[in-house]
Amino acid sequence: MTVLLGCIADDLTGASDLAGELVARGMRTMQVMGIPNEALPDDLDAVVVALKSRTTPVAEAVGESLAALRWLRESGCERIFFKYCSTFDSTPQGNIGPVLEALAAELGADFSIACPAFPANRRTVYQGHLFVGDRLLNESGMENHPLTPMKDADLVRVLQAQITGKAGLIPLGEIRARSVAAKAQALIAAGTTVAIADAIDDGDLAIVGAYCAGLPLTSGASGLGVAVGAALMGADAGGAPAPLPALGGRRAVISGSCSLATRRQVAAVRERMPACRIALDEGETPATLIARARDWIAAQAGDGPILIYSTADPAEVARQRALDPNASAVLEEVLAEIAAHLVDQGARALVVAGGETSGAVVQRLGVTRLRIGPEIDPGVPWTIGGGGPNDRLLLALKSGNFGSDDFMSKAWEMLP
Ligand SMILES: Nc1ncnc2c1ncn2[C@@H]1O[C@H](COP(=O)(O)OP(=O)(O)O)[C@@H](O)[C@H]1O
Ligand SMILES: O=C(O)[C@@H](O)C(=O)COP(=O)(O)O
Repeated sequence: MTVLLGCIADDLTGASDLAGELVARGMRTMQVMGIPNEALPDDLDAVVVALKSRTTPVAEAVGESLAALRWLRESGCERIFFKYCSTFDSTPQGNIGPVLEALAAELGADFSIACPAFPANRRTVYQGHLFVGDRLLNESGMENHPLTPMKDADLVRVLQAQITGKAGLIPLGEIRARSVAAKAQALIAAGTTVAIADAIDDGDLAIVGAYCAGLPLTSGASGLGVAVGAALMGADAGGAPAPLPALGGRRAVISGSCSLATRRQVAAVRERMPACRIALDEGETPATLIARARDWIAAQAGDGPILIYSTADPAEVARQRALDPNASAVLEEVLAEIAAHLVDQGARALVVAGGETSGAVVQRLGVTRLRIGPEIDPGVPWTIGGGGPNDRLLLALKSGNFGSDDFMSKAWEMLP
């Protein structure tokens, strides 16, 4: 079997973002959680392996990514795309740089392109600097991220600090002059191993993607992933989003993202949807929080949707982390446990906000693969979760900073 594009995503919402974008452009794509036990269908154009490796220790992230790479190659994938966040979420230790270098070494790839631009969500790269809308990355709210605060928008500098090789830049002028290959050759001659590519619109990404389609390894956000996919597919794209089944049951939003877009979305529904706030206040333990949430859920009449959230502003996040330095990991586990309880009680459709939060929830639910349905907003499809004990769940796994302000009510309007 030959699969055109094998993708490794460093978090779950990033994986469904990429898978959704590939499907929206006609590529027959399946998303799997880690390395699956079962064989793949033989009619796929792309496979996306979702890991939870964005913030794990470097050695763990590298090991899991290499295992995913080996499985993708055994499964017949010809080109590899490493998907990370369009806001380049990482720490000075990684994990983007070390994972990229490990994948490159395994593939024998001496040079690769890295570009987190995703114009549909207003992530653009110019002179190697990442913008979120009209703000530089380090003034976009991402400087306050609980796990990966991004305090520098200069991606060549950020990447250089994470790799042992040499980072370089393919500036916009070279891309628009269609001299990507020549510039890449010059960079390679100067010892560059990874080049950040500028890109402001999808046309720029298409030019970069056409070049990358000839390389064993490329990395970036879903904008470039789709561009590489399109270059590999040519005109053959004939896939379509999976239709959503009518599953009934309770509907719930679980929100653990503290990103600006999610905070706006939670604020928009908090007064209109029954809402339960989860906070690690003094004296609270995971057990007390879960017990209170269960009681609250039991008291809610009808099928919802209901909202359960730990989403908070930076001051509140800092307060909870002062009480418990492990607050973020604890809250992921608490929300995952509440999600499992909801499903036990008959919930069949969940919107989950936050990449790490989604990873924790999906792991806890035992979902092993996702079929990709229609897109709610750019980068956020409805999906049909399967495998494990909870076969057939509707899941919308929302990246923290994606989605319009009315996302949390709009998502439900798409369900049959
Ligand atoms: N009130 C809070 N205080 C501290 N950490 C929190 C709080 N609420 C959520 N978190 C943590 O913040 C992190 C948010 O990351 P994530 O779920 O990936 O969201 P995003 O997609 O916005 O990055 C998670 O680890 C989550 O548990
Ligand atoms: O590329 C993106 O921005 C997303 O796909 C993504 O990876 C976001 O991650 P979270 O904000 O942690 O959900």
